[in-house]
Amino acid sequence: MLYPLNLELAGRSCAIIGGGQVACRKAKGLLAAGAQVMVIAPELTGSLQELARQDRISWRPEGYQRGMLQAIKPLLVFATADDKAANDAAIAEAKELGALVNAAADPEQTDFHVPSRIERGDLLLTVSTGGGSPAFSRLLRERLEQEYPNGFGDFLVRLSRLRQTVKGMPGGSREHERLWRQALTQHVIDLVRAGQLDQAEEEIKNGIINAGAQPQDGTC
Ligand SMILES: C[C@@]1(CC(=O)O)C2=NC(=C\c3[nH]c(c(CCC(=O)O)c3CC(=O)O)Cc3[nH]c(c(CC(=O)O)c3CCC(=O)O)/C=C3\N/C(=C\2)[C@@H](CCC(=O)O)[C@]3(C)CC(=O)O)/[C@H]1CCC(=O)O
Ligand SMILES: NC(=O)c1ccc[n+]([C@@H]2O[C@H](COP(=O)([O-])OP(=O)(O)OC[C@H]3O[C@@H](n4cnc5c(N)ncnc54)[C@H](O)[C@@H]3O)[C@@H](O)[C@H]2O)c1
Repeated sequence: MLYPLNLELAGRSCAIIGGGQVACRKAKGLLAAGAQVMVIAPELTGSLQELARQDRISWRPEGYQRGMLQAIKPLLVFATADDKAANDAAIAEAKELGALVNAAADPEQTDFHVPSRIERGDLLLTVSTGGGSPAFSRLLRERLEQEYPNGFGDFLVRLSRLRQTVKGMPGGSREHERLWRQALTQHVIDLVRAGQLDQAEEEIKNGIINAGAQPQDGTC
């Protein structure tokens, strides 16, 4: 089984070998996460050219050669060239440098898969099929986009604020866990989906009051 994690990439160096469709998709995801992106490829797609022109990505306009990754010190390396020898050589150097490798066309050598994703503010929903069917990941993502509209991001802001209030209430984390489990019902999801954020927040506040904060007794 794959181990899921949501990586903080702001300011971190990432390298992409190849400048085609796959590289473009990966570059856009990395930029959205604030990473510093270096693309090594003799040619770029139109949208990657535009990103390079705007200085949003760095571009080394050559085929990959051993030693090119050393100077970049990447945390992640994406091997997306349509040249297996170039991908293999870049993967070998990346692994020597301790970087994690995504090899879109080579499941044997890949260290991690990129999932389909939906962002609603800080709410991040991801879908992975373990490489079994990326098209199905996309299909599920499209369904989730309908089921979780933008209101969920706005609602999360309210929830985070409420959470700070609850943290200041009597009782420790176990008591707060009990309050949240009682107050956050499936019905809240339906209200948010229907755009009724005020009602959803009210329902949670009532739930917290009804659950009643109790002092922690120190047992585990
Ligand atoms: C989720 C998404 C994220 C992203 O790339 O950002 C992503 N692929 C997406 C779309 C997509 N990719 C492909 C199709 C055509 C239909 C099809 O083949 O199914 C479609 C659908 C479309 O575009 O319509 C072709 C394809 N993809 C891979 C191979 C190689 C192979 O299978 O051997 C081939 C065959 C190439 C060939 O035949 O030449 C491999 C991978 N693609 C992955 C991720 C990883 C596993 C994800 C998972 O576990 O599900 C993995 C293992 C590696 C990786 O890239 O990390 C993004 C959805 C974005 C969205 O939400 O719209
Ligand atoms: N299109 C997809 O969804 C998809 C998904 C997963 C895997 N793949 C596989 O991944 C590879 C890339 O797919 P694509 O659609 O992005 O291809 P593409 O043809 O759009 O792009 C290939 C890129 O590799 C670059 N390249 C060629 N030789 C190079 C070298 N020596 N060093 C660095 N860059 C080099 C080219 O200049 C080009 O920018 C293919 O092998 C494809 O079968 C494709």
